[in-house]
Amino acid sequence: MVSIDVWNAAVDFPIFDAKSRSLKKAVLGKAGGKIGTDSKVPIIEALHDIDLHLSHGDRLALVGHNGAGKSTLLRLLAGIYEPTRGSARVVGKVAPVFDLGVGMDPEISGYENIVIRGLFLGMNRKQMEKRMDEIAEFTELGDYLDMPLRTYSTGMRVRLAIGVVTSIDPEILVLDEGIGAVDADFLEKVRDRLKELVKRSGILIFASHSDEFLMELCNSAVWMDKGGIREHGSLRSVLTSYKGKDPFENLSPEMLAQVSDTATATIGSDKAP
Ligand SMILES: Nc1ncnc2c1ncn2[C@@H]1O[C@H](COP(=O)(O)OP(=O)(O)OP(=O)(O)O)[C@@H](O)[C@H]1O
Repeated sequence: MVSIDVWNAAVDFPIFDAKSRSLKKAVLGKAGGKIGTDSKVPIIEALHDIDLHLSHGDRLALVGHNGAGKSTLLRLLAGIYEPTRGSARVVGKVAPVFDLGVGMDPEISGYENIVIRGLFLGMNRKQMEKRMDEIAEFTELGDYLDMPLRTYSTGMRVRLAIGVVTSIDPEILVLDEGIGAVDADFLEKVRDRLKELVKRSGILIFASHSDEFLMELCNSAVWMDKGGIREHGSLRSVLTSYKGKDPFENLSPEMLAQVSDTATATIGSDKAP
């Protein structure tokens, strides 16, 4: 059974090359995290006091302003970063989708890239070969799939990457923002596939600035602020606090029916203090 447990965790980044006073000042002025100044090397405290427990069926949204710590928390929950203090335990195979282009090779064909990208996401060659026709159909890239990736336009690359990412069977799916950045025509197709992908996932953690995507895919949320958890609860209640208004209020009845019931449930679970 998949699970993620984080106990009182912090993640620090020492900035070894911030030697000059002006650079330190610049770091101090701009970063969203808290900067420790007592040691010679400035330290950005990107995360502090993180306590989070996720299990099968959890679909967690991460919201917060730029620099609040969402990406760092995603990496901590994916087991990519070790906590500097506190502890974390991730049980299950993680499919991290931080950058759609990662693992793509411009010199090999679209077909070959489908396999390589799949391997990156924890699948094996056989599993990817089985999915090949279905992915090819979804991307609508036709004969281009035999051509090297460097001959593709940016949009064509995104189609290919999304086709692969949404074809996998992830135990723990960790999604960062970019997946929503496709053209409008293609978006509808992506939406349906994303929903199916999330249904097949054990746990989803999704950092996004798009309410619409979050409402479709998530049932609970964490609001990150200055490296800490400001609020954790149902998606609706957290988005309402974060935005200052209820984003579900003006949804059409059809849309409301589409979003998961749990997204609108009141806080009360022991997981959402
Ligand atoms: N590799 C790193 N080295 C140094 N500082 C970092 C590093 N990664 C993140 N930080 C700092 O940690 C803090 C949190 O950054 P993070 O990228 O997690 O924020 P975010 O909420 O994802 O922001 P955004 O919405 O802009 O992507 C910021 O102050 C950032 O400058």
